[in-house]
Amino acid sequence: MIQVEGLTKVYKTKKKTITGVNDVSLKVNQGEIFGVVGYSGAGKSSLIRCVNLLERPTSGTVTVDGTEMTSLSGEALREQRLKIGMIFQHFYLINQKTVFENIAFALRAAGVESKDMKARVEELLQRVELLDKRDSYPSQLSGGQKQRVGIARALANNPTVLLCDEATSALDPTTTKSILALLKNLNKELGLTIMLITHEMNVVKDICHRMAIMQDGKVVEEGSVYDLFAEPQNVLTQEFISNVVSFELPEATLAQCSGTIVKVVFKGDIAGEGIIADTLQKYNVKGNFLHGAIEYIESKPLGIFIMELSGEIGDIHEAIQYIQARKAKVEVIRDGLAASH
Ligand SMILES: Nc1ncnc2c1ncn2[C@@H]1O[C@H](COP(=O)(O)OP(=O)(O)OP(=O)(O)O)[C@@H](O)[C@H]1O
Repeated sequence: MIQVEGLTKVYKTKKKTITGVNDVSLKVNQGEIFGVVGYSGAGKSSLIRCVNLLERPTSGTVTVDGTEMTSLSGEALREQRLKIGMIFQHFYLINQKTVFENIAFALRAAGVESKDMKARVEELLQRVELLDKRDSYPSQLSGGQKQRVGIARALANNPTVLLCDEATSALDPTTTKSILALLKNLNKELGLTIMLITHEMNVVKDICHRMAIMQDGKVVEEGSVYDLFAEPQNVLTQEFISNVVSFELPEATLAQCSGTIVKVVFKGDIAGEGIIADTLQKYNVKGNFLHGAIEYIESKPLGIFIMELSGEIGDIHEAIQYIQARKAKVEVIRDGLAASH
């Protein structure tokens, strides 16, 4: 579990003072995958580096698994930090050492004895499915394979928490998927708590349980990934989500529609129900699907549809109310241009 309270990180350079993180409080629960999203300069790296005190916060506290990291220094901090694994966008492997030696290096630092080394390295390589590359050098590996070595190394000391600093940003979409699947697996099998930072909403959508959106050093919105995808409140959250789930209608399509245009969001189990067909028939309203999809977030369906509703205006309003009463969200994007057809 990671608890951040009132964390501020100020950088002072000769020319100016920059507040990288500005009074952030958040909690990552035990066994959760938590994503922090934001544009470049939002303060994501500063925040995650403050969690294991790679950067010392200017003020505020960080507590990991009950230990207040910010109260530690020297040997006590070093020891506590070993319980927190970290992986990076650019992997940071030692190029002169083989895969085996890169991992053995981390194990040695964690106090593993020579006699146990081979078995332990091989166990870690097995976990990241890279046993066949044990004698290769980093230059002989693909980006995804390098990140697998990074993950094996991060797991060397059996951490309870894994921090991921843009871990898939240098990888192509297919390799990204396979690394995300590996992280999800480690979360499930080892109960590993994972905090990741990314500028890619797809990463969050694929594996995170909860997320926070950062802007100018602050958290502007936080919640379950499902709820934020269903009903984002903050403009920035809406913008990030529209990069992944976008239902913008072409002007030409809009120009051809004279009915009431609505966006309907169905959450959870009701997403699959035939509510729309049922409603349209009941109120004698004609419905025309213009755009939409059912997304699955954490295996839960989230249906988002853009529709044109035509008919008597009173019937349309009643149909909308009927759909809303069944726990779907209906937003009128544009009122009908004519009362009826
Ligand atoms: N060591 C540093 N010295 C001075 N300013 C810094 C330092 N590190 C970060 N900053 C500044 O703090 C702010 C937040 O940067 P940070 O790297 O945490 O953001 P980010 O969201 O991770 O962005 P990116 O994805 O580009 O790394 C930025 O204005 C940045 O210039």
